[in-house]
Amino acid sequence: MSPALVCEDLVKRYGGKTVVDHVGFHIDEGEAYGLLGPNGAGKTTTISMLVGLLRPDSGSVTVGGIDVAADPVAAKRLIGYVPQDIALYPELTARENLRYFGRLYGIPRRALAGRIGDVLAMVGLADRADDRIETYSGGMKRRTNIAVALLHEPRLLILDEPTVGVDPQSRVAILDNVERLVADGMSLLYTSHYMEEVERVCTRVGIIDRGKIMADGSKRELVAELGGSDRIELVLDGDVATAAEKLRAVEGVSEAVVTGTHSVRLLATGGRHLLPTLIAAAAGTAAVTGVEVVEPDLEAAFLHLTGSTLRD
Ligand SMILES: Nc1ncnc2c1ncn2[C@@H]1O[C@H](COP(=O)(O)OP(=O)(O)OP(=O)(O)O)[C@@H](O)[C@H]1O
Repeated sequence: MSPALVCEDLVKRYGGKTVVDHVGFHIDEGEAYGLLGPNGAGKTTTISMLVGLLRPDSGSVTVGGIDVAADPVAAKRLIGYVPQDIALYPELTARENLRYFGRLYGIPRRALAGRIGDVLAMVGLADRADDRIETYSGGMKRRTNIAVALLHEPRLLILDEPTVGVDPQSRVAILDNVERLVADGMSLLYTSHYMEEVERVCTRVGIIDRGKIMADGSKRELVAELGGSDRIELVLDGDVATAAEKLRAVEGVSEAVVTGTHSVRLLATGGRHLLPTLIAAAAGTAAVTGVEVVEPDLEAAFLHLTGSTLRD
């Protein structure tokens, strides 16, 4: 079977600025792929080209073997796309919205009622289906948007930062829904700047920064590239920027970035054994008042690859 998605050498420039810079990756049938990168990394622009909403300056996209540029209608039939912005009629109920979009998709009236029931159940909104959207929380609206995207039974679901701006309860529900869909065989492209979401939902991850895919692989593969470094989070009192420079000079430390007014993130080999040296290096500039040594994770992989933090 053709892969769910293949994109190659995608480039998009605005003015003189290249915001998507030779991006390429593939998603196998039934695979959950995450694009992890900070705000402004180029995730939405990439997705817009994948779903045929934006023409790339160069590069190609196929969905289920269909070239998106050559046959956009056939390609779009295979894609369920949930944009960042809510696209629903607030004065209609969820069921009425679904009926409206179902008719737009050309789903026959007789099949549609059953299909609406199915997608409402998939996103856990069956009991609120006849309430108006304007009475919904942000998270419930997002789940309704996901239901709309599932109506025509796509093979590939594309979610662009689906948990941004939603309440914690809905965030959990959205992640549960997505996990269930993937378990049932849906192919998934999931973008986020939340490492823990991508880590939970996706089996393979592309790390994107400044328009470029810096690395692509399973979490284990990405973390292996760190060569045994730990992530060390320090809480500091004093001149944090100067302290970060001094800490970067310590042997065993490969990265040091300021993550807040009192915090610095390090990548270092040696873990806990290095702590007395770190405290001594910062002394005189800043006092170390808190320490956390974290197992290598995607946050550390991101820092290793880009020299910056995910939430920049
Ligand atoms: N129409 C446009 N004209 C000019 N610049 C744009 C346009 N669309 C996006 N950009 C720029 O391209 C870069 C990538 O934006 P994009 O929205 O793709 O990033 P993102 O990773 O999805 O981040 P976010 O999650 O904040 O949307 C940003 O610097 C943005 O300002």
